[in-house]
Amino acid sequence: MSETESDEPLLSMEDVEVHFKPGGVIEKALSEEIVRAVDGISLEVEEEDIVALVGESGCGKTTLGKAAIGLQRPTGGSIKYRGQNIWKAKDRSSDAKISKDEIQQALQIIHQDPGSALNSSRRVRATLADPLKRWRKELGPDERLETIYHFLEYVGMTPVEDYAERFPHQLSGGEQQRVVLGRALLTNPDLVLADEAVSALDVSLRVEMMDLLLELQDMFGTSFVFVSHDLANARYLTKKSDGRIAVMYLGDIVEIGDPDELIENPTHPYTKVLRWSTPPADPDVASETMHMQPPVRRIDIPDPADPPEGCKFHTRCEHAREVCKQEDPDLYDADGTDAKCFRALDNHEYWHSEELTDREELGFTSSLDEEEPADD
Ligand SMILES: Nc1ncnc2c1ncn2[C@@H]1O[C@H](COP(=O)(O)OP(=O)(O)OP(=O)(O)O)[C@@H](O)[C@H]1O
Repeated sequence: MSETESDEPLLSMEDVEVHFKPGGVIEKALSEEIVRAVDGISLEVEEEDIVALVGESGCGKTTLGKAAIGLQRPTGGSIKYRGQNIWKAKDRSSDAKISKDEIQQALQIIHQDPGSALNSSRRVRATLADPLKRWRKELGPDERLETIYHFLEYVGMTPVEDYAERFPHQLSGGEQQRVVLGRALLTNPDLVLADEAVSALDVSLRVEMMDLLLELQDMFGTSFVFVSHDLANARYLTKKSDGRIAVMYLGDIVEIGDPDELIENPTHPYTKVLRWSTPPADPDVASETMHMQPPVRRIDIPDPADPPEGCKFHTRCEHAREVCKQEDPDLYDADGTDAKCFRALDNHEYWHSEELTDREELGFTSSLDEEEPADD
């Protein structure tokens, strides 16, 4: 962990934007083609915190995660590690109080595919020696090997002497992911981005791996940003760690908060869609929900290079009204979560705004419509 004493949050992101321009396209066309992968997100991650980013493919989870750990330069806003602007440090600005190396050591990543993250011609021992040679130069060969054995034990790979000598192809997928996790933790990081780190594993191994992450969080005090398209995994991990789920849609966080509140009592209509698409553990309930229509007006996701004006979800939202076409909501306090939806506010012109009329044209009938609150 960093030795730096600071009252600042471990990581703070303010109004972060990552806008991509597709390569090779002439300048004139670029303004039309820009993909707003992350579109003005503010988020803090504290010590020993877990934030799970969930949402459909392409909503910006990985880009936000990479921006958080300094692997993706934002096109707008600021990202600070313990109060130090990451990119000022990376650009070796003379007033940076925390160095680029210290930040790099503190912010690590575990990728989805452990097979490609490991060099097939190197033994586990050699793979794990690399970060130690780089970040803990004070260790001699014997101490280094001892540290490697300790970490193999932490990640449940015993007998350690046996696993240390194996090549990646002599390990199962779950064991490979444990080596990747051990390698990330060897630098004693403050924050690890786990990018779909359990998705490639069999269902039974996913829970095992998430339990391991929680154990290691407890042991080392590491924080995690956990990227997942699966709400059930996000819930499992954040519920056990007092963490938060952040639901993303087209480059925005549309709802964030306590996992139980967010899943049992979602405020944002898109969170309801995600919940609908996550099969409940109970098979009886699962078969019931299979016959329900998805709580959306349209299934198709808008083009991220040309997102809708106003609230980006209004083209699919079953509760959308005229005002949602005009104005982009902020994140509002919504009892246990924060939601980027006017419906979180009792007194907003939304409630007097006209409903969008294409609902019937699309043949949609809603099972989730709610009463509007009475005027006080
Ligand atoms: N290097 C890049 N250049 C151009 N566009 C990019 C780049 N990286 C990502 N994008 C685009 O940014 C958007 C967000 O991508 P991102 O990978 O962050 O989403 P995601 O939610 O992690 O998706 P998935 O679950 O499929 O990994 C997508 O439209 C993607 O095509």
